Amino acid sequence: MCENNKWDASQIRKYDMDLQPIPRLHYKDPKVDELMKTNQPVLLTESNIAKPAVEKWTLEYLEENLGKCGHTVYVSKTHKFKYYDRKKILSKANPKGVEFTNDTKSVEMKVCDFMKKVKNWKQGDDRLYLQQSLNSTFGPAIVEDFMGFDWRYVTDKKARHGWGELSANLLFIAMEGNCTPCHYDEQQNLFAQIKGFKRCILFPPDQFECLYPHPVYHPHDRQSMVDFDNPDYTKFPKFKNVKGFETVVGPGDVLYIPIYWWHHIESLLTGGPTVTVNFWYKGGPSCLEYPLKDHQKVSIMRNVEKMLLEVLQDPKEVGPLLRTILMGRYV
Ligand SMILES: CC1(C)c2ccccc2-c2ccc(C[C@@H](CC(=O)O)C(=O)C(=O)O)cc21
Ligand SMILES: [Zn+2]
Repeated sequence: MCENNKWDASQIRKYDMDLQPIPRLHYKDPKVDELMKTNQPVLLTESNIAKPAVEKWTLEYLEENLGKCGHTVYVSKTHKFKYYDRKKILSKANPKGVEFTNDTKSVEMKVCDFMKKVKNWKQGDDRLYLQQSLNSTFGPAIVEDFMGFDWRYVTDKKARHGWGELSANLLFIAMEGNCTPCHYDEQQNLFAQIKGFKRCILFPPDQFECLYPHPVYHPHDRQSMVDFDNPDYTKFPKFKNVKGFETVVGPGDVLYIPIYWWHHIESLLTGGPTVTVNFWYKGGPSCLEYPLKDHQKVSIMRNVEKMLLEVLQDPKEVGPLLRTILMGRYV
């Protein structure tokens, strides 16, 4: 998997799973549309999607131009940054407000403080991950670079493949070795790598049974319960059969992460901080054509879970009720 020897296998974390390479195609290759049309991942090379950023966004430039306002920085005691939706604590689906542990905190931090901590980081220190939506509160230089993205290309893909509207462009600055554990988003994603290298592991929506997502009412909704660094094959036996795809994205590469596809993304263990800009598009209007697509089944399962939690109120009643429906009748 080593492309143009800009990184080597020693920078990649080792997991025990069957992974095939994600196709790398020139961004103008017509095969790109064949893959996007069927919700298949593809890595686009040589694109100008975020060209001004690839050319100019060094950490110094970003510190200079991201303005003096506070930025959202996530803090973790480990290399893993597992998303945690605080709104789920006291939601209708979790009326008892069952508390959950959360090892990723978020703080407001000035860019200069963030950069200083990144530079002086040593083993044992908390890790940081800056996430910031690219809106106009940035300095004029960033806005100008942003306007220089290849909007014609991404807008053409959005229209051609029936994606919903662009919901966010987020900027991510990670420390080397940071890892975003396996999860899926309900959005189409053009993941533009700006600085540094990230290893991306993707699984199709049909691997749902092997990846054991947290219950929908849990703050870790949409995230796999399996710890890739130390999988519990007793609790998650089907994880042994998981089959995925992987690639390493470098500056100028854009990875299409299809809606509902699981992805685990890690900044290489060495090589310094990484910078990424993503383009999240809402899913388009999906009419129910038969046979249903795998991601549509995931969406249906989510709706069943939400409805049952809403009416049963107690998460502990969901299992017994579903079992009563299934046993001896559907299984
Ligand atoms: C880890 C972090 C900062 C975080 C903390 C708390 C809440 C949300 C998030 C969040 C969401 C998206 C990303 C980018 C990317 C993963 C990657 O590149 O690391 C990804 O998953 C995507 O583009 O869909 C990263 C994060
Ligand atoms: Zn994601």
